[in-house]
Amino acid sequence: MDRRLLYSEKRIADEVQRLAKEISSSYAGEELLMVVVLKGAFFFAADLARQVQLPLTLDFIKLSSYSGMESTGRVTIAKDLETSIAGKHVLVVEDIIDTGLTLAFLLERLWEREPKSLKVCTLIDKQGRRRVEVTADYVGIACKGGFLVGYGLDLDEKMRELSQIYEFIQ
Ligand SMILES: O=P(O)(O)OC[C@H]1O[C@H](OP(=O)(O)OP(=O)(O)O)[C@H](O)[C@@H]1O
Ligand code: HPA
Ligand SMILES: [Mg+2]
Repeated sequence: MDRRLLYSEKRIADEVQRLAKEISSSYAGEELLMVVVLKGAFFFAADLARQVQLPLTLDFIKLSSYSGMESTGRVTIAKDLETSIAGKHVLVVEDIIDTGLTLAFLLERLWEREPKSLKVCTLIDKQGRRRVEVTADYVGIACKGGFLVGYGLDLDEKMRELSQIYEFIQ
């Protein structure tokens, strides 16, 4: 078991800053509700929210589907949102889109709740691994593959606390 550094603290901070600027200018003059997908996105969302120059509200949904390095294909809601999203500008904040199964599941459920708009921001996009077609509106880093850990990303709940992102090597 080993790991290889992929994205440094500096690279992550630069991407967060760029995304915050893009989001701030796209929604200028509006209020934004950030829907943070727990647990993975919590570090990213905390850093992003503090740099977005907009009036924000934050809510959290806890979804999970991974066992080890594989998606089980079954997404479960362990904790739902506490606020209504109807009529609001909603931005889903994800740490990673991989097979796309989590995001597809989430977007389907959120559209039913009739937001004014619904967009997605992800720090990492593993575009080549999709099992369903979903796209993010704001992407930090496009990544080819490998299993990533750190900055919220876990392997069986471990290594989320690392401040940089690594490829996990078995
Ligand atoms: O595109 P996918 O293949 O669905 O993978 C992406 C999802 O998988 C991870 O969540 P996980 O189920 O591991 O829960 P966690 O956030 O609590 O780690 C990650 O945080 C994304 O939400
Ligand atoms: O590469 C990954 N690392 C951690 N969690 C994940 N969930 C989907 N892909 C990944
Ligand atoms: Mg996980």
